[in-house]
Amino acid sequence: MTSREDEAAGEIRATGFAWVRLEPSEADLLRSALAGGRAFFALPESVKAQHVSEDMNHGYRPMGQEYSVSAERPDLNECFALWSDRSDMVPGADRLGQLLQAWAAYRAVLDALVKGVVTCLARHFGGACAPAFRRASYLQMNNYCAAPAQRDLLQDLHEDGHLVTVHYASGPGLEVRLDGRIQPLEAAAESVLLMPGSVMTGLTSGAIRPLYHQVRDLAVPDRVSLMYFVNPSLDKPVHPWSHEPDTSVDLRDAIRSRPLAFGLPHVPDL
Ligand SMILES: O=C(O)CCC(=O)C(=O)O
Ligand SMILES: [Fe+2]
Repeated sequence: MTSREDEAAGEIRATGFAWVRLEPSEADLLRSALAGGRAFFALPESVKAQHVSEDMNHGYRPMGQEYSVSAERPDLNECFALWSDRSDMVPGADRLGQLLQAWAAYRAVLDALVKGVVTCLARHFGGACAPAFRRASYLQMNNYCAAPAQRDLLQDLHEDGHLVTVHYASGPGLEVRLDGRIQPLEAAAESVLLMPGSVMTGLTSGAIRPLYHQVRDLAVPDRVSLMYFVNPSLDKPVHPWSHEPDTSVDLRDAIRSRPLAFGLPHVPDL
């Protein structure tokens, strides 16, 4: 474990979230991942539509399907998603080589970071080790559009429903709920934000609460965000961390079905 990961785990326990500063080489990989995503979103709608999967879980997802609270208020962004290393699930992947390679390289950075931080947390709470997570986790980039006059939020208040989200945004707008108060979170330079979700709450038997957040429309031009949504793999039971494991609790059904609350399909069994 590096001290960076140890510190982040401690911050999550103390404050409910953590900033992690990227090394310069890691920040370069983040920039390439963002550039690949921006180039994709700049393509004509008819080209982007060639990269929509039948279940809308892989590749491009036009704005309108995904929501944070209710289907009448969709998130005001389009998305691109890559589950695990399964670029083969993205229709037309052979035409997206640069984007997918850049994302694989950035994901390798985040895999190591998440593994370190989650291992520290698991040990603290009495778990033997962190669960495997790559196969049930995905990178998603959001590209926001201008909000209509009646919407002041680009995404309504929600928690992501995963174990942890590694978040980066190109501009301000993210607000979090801390001690019942909504407050903007100023991004630290070249840093990513670690936000626990309700799967973390399940694994820690309630000790770490999900971080609720929303995105305010501050009219930031070309705002994008890139998230790594991390779920424990679903091939083995997922029991809460504890010195005396309670094997009667298996969090997998909750993990699998959580995306339905956002208008999305189940977490795929890859
Ligand atoms: O765009 C952002 O800053 C956050 C996006 C987000 O919370 C999400 O997609 O779940
Ligand atoms: Fe979110």
